Amino acid sequence: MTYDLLIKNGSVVLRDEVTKLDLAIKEGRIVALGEAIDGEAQQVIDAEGKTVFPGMIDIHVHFDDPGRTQWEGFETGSAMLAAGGCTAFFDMPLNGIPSTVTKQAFEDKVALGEEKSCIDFALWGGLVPDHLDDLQDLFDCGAIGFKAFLSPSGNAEFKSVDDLSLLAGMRKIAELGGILALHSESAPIVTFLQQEKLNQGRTGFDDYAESRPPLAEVEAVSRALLFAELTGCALHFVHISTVRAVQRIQAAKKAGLNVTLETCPHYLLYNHDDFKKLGVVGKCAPPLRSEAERIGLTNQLLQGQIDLISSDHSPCEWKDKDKENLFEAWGGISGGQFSLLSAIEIALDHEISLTKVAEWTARHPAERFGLSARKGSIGIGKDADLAIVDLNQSERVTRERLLQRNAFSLYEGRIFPAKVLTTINRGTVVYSEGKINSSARGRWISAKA
Ligand SMILES: NC(=O)NC(NC(N)=O)C(=O)[O-]
Ligand SMILES: [Zn+2]
Ligand SMILES: [Zn+2]
Repeated sequence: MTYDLLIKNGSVVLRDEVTKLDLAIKEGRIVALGEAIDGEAQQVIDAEGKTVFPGMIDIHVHFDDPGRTQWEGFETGSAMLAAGGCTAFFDMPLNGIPSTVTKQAFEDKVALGEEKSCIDFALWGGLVPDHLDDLQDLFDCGAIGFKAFLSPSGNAEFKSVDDLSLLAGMRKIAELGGILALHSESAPIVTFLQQEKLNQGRTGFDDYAESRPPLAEVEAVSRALLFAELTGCALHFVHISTVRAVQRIQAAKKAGLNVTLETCPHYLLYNHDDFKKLGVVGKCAPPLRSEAERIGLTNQLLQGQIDLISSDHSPCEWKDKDKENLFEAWGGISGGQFSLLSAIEIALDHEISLTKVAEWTARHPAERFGLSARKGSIGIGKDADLAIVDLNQSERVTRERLLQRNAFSLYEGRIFPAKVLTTINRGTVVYSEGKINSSARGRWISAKA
């Protein structure tokens, strides 16, 4: 047989082991996996000494397209992810204009993504108070899940849910058999503490962090879990940042609730002191936490209590970040290019198997969102979505290396202990040696497919 692509001699990250194998690819799929594959191929990549991961599926990014492409957009956003070893992403329903809360907005966004994204993608639909009647349509369109905010989103166009609309939304999503992703910080706690700080004229780094304490996350998570028990709605908690919230979610899972959680690299690699040192590039919600919390969360990840890692890449222009008053600066980390490298750094630091990296970044995301027949792992018949990584080279993050629209990042200056060399989406080389293949096009992934 003549293959389209043959990847030889790489250390391949499988489900339970990392082993030296050749990979043969035809028509976008892996068709053979073995110790020495013979045969013609249109293209051969020698991956001797390199590690082949399943491409990361980043289930949480904000690409702001259409409407705020000065912040990001599908083109730069997907290129940035591809440079980081991602082969698929799920775009959040807010920060673009309009928000993805209607059938029309959803369909328009699918068309834009197919035109501009260089890797595969799925779309979240929004659960907001004035669009409860659109949930059915969004589900029918193929939304990968729904997203709601329990506290103000920082974006006037995307309203947070009050308890009544949350319950009604959960009831409907349970009936549809969908998944609801929640930004879980308590609106009353955050609003109350923020007002206290503003009344005192206190707007610095400590003040911002103190206005969103761990308890705000714990309260919101606890309430949502009780609502899920009441309604039977499946939940996914995004960007969880505290040990106590992980414990509550795990307890609910043990009790039989259909619930998962993610954390993000910034909560695992940075703390509140880094926020003060590095400045407003580290502003996010929930905020970067204490060192004790960071260590605790990392231990929970290593113990298998955190299902997956996402970037929560939420960019903006520098002028939106550049504020003296920390409450006025845009909340969001621009770091989507470095999630896979962050996960690799954590695995190497703690001397655990690289199979764990693949579990956090690819297999669990695919399993949770029903994509594992085609994506999330390396095996015969699967889409050839791959990241070839060199563990013998480091990656120093400089502005010139950033492919996102606005070149500033919390990760600037960091040295990762590995480097992404090549990213392959359904058999097509999308990124190699610092360059994007500008003719590569991703496909929209419908939840219904
Ligand atoms: N409007 C946002 O994009 N917010 C995001 N901002 C963060 N995390 O700081 C988020 O995911 O909540
Ligand atoms: Zn959020
Ligand atoms: Zn987000």
